[in-house]
Amino acid sequence: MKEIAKGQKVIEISNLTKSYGKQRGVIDVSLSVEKGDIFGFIGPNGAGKSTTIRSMLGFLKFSQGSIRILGMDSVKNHEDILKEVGYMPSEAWFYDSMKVRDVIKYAADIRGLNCSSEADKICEKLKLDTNKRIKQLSLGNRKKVSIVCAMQHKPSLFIFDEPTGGLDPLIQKNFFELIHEYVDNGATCLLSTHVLSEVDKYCTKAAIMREGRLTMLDTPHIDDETFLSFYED
Ligand SMILES: Nc1ncnc2c1ncn2[C@@H]1O[C@H](COP(=O)(O)OP(=O)(O)OP(=O)(O)O)[C@@H](O)[C@H]1O
Repeated sequence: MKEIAKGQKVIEISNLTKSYGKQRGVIDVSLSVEKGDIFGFIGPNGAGKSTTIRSMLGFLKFSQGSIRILGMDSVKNHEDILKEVGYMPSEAWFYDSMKVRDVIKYAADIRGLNCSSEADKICEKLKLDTNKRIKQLSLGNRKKVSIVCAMQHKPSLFIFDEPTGGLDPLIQKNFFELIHEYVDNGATCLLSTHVLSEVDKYCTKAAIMREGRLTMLDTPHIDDETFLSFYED
């Protein structure tokens, strides 16, 4: 795990603007996330959350601004950043005919790591049957495979894009227990979600995106009415 002192910035986005041709992506977004934060990232469909996340990881070219992740430049140090990050996209794609345990091992092999004992621990906690083939899995169980792939190498920074859709309530609880365990051991977590209770219960800070622009919330502990008002036009 990359050494970063508590309270130091793990994510620093300055004036990020990204367009898709004439289509708005995000506009002048600035954001900082400190070590130890569980940061809730909320906002309506199409607001720009995934665009921000993909820009952070160097998967998208952006027109203006700069991003530093764990002190590294998101464009120049794209590959070094990926080594330190556990990213779970909102939709993951796996070879249907592969067994779950082979997918998980393959994800560790790509990193040149043996993560088998950590992977076993996570699979047990999430109740994931690793003998099944991907094509035999329900939506929720596929999500679990993505979670294991994002967690097993014990990254310094977790970035989860809507991780809990399809997970049953017990598995959701177990997922957040795992996050807390990693954060207690020095990790940081950015969580894009549409679920208010997750933000209220688990996040230490939160920001909302609307129409490509980001605003920090004073507190992640908000009531239903306030939360829903963020989604109204
Ligand atoms: N590949 C693309 N080409 C063109 N426009 C895109 C592309 N990807 C995203 N956009 C546009 O960028 C804007 C932000 O989309 P983004 O996917 O970042 O939103 P989001 O907040 O993650 O939404 P959701 O909650 O639905 O996942 C939207 O207007 C979307 O239509």
